[in-house]
Amino acid sequence: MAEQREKLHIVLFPWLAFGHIGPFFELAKLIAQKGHKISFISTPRNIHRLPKVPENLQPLVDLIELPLPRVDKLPENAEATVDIPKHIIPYLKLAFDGLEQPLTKFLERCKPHWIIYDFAPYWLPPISSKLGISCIFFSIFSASGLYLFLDDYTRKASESELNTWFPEDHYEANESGVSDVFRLLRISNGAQVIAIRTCMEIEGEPLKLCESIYKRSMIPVGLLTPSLQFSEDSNDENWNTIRNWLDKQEKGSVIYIAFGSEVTLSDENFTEITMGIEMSGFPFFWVLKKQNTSSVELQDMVGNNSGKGIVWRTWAPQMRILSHKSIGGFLTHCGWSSVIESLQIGCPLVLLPFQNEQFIVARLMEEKKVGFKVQRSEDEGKFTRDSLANALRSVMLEEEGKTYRNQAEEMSKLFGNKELHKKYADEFVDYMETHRPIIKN
Ligand SMILES: C[C@@H]1O[C@H](OP(=O)(O)OP(=O)(O)OC[C@H]2O[C@@H](n3ccc(=O)[nH]c3=O)[C@H](O)[C@@H]2O)[C@H](O)[C@H](O)[C@H]1O
Repeated sequence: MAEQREKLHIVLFPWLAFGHIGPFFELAKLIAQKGHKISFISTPRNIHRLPKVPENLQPLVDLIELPLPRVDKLPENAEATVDIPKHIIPYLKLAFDGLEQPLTKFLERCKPHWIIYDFAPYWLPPISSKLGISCIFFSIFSASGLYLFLDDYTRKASESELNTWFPEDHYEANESGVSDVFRLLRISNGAQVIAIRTCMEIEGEPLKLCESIYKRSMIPVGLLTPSLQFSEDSNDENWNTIRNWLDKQEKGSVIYIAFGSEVTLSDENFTEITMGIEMSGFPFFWVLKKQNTSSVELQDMVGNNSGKGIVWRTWAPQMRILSHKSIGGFLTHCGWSSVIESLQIGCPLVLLPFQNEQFIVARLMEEKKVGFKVQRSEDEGKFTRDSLANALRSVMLEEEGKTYRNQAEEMSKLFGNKELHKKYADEFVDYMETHRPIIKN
């Protein structure tokens, strides 16, 4: 009989963003399902925003709260990118770096076998190696995004589009004291391997490119088919309100509009999107949290539509909404989690990337014909109400949208293949079991 090896103790330490905390939490549950002990570390408010740990996993999953140090310019109670405007994010990174001491004390005390960390804590690899703890960098980005981020930096890309993909603040040391590229290079060099939220069937080639540019083994962990990811998703009062409105709409008639937890629209983009939705004439459900919407256009749009659209101003249960039969398309910023969630249920995409690796995800989705990209001007990279309305019609209208709907349906067999993605996660856990460090007592 195979000897029963001692179960592992694994620490997970995500960056302070919902696009990261969600996938890390999903990975933690998959690891715990194999009987290993998990310490999931974040700040108090983020821990409280996680959904309940399933009953059967609670004995194995410890949610560890490390209070976020105070930093000037970081508002009280701000503990994730969703809580602040984009220009304050460097101060959140500065506060995050202040977790070095308390985290070190925790690691000295509990001596885990592994720590799975994110792109931000550049100071963590030397601490872990001193303590004999093995490190894994878990990239919640797609392999395409992870590859091009470094390739663009090393190649100083000439194409105009690339230069807007990763604005200078990713390369220049910002108010956090170090650039994102510096963080990423330190993190990946300090990791034994790099785990990526993808699979060979979707990104076989980009995974090989990542191995060459990062000079590390890449382990795809699958897409981590998320369940409800955040406590807010279980707010039944909100969901009942939303579902009552969706139930009144025709099947496949509503465009769901959401730009993740970080994008704040410029006044110009906000107006063009508002007018583009109006011109398209489709019923819409628009999640609009970080926006000053005193503008007349929005009031008019919602008013004129006489209930044809909902502008939702707080956290929306995205997974539940996307699964509703009245949703016919998703106008998205192309955040990797949002794209995965949409294609798991076969919902076609209207692609409107704004920053970072979203442009790369948009290109990947265009190649797979599961979505139509909103055209932007060659010179300034701007879109208009006309190009937005045209993109909405290309996906939502019966004839024009047929290809995207059929392809998205086809892709859902891969994106939503729970057995396939669980196999990837199981193989990742097997790697950690067979490559465990010898713990020095
Ligand atoms: C580093 C950065 O992480 C970002 O994450 P962001 O939160 O913007 O987007 P998603 O990855 O879709 O993640 C957003 C997640 O939040 C959920 N959600 C969000 C708002 C809401 O009201 N309700 C919800 O359920 C949504 O379902 C998804 O799971 C982007 O990737 C960006 O490209 C990347 O560089």
